[in-house]
Amino acid sequence: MTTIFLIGFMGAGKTTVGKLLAHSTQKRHLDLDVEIEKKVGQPISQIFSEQGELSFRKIEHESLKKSMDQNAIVSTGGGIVLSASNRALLQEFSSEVIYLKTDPTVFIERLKRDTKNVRPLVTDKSVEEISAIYLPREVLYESCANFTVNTSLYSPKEVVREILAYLNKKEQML
Ligand SMILES: Nc1ncnc2c1ncn2[C@@H]1O[C@H](COP(=O)(O)OP(=O)(O)O)[C@@H](O)[C@H]1O
Ligand SMILES: O=C(O)C1=C[C@@H](OP(=O)(O)O)[C@@H](O)[C@H](O)C1
Ligand SMILES: [Mg+2]
Repeated sequence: MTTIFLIGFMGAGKTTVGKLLAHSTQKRHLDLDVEIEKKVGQPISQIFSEQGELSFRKIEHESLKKSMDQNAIVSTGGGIVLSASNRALLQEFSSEVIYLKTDPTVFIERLKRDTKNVRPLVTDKSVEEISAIYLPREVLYESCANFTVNTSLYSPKEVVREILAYLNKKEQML
């Protein structure tokens, strides 16, 4: 039973790739943002504006804990690595942590176009401000990951293909 976690910055494609990967592996797909919205009964943007980021992070931590033993494909939110206890959960549990690495110019462009999903941390922010959120996170994504795919030049399907190749190779080595 392996739970596969997708980590990476906003716009890396964790939600999109998670759905496709779940389909290919016939595993259940869990998106922590969706789980949080269901639990609270409010969209992420409203949780941030009414309860604040700290409250969101606490619910996010509980949702991560709940997802650990689900044998699922888990799309995390980009801020999951900020908490040391979340990083410990990701690293200690026998799971795969896959980092969808994306160049800032690419995720900034994707975020600009993705008007359907309101991400409170990037709304109305300049390129410099978004980069300042990303930079300290980069090392945290890298420290948690078992495998990294640079998604900048790949379509979501190609990212899934890379992940499946990695998982198959690993299985053959066991
Ligand atoms: N590999 C990709 N190439 C081009 N666009 C992508 C890719 N992955 C995701 N996108 C697009 O970028 C936006 C953000 O994707 P999403 O899956 O929500 O990212 P995340 O969950 O990491 O924030 C969406 O509009 C999605 O269609
Ligand atoms: O990076 C972050 O701090 C966040 C990322 C979002 O998820 P995505 O990475 O799926 O956009 C969502 O959890 C929230 O807006 C905060
Ligand atoms: Mg997402």
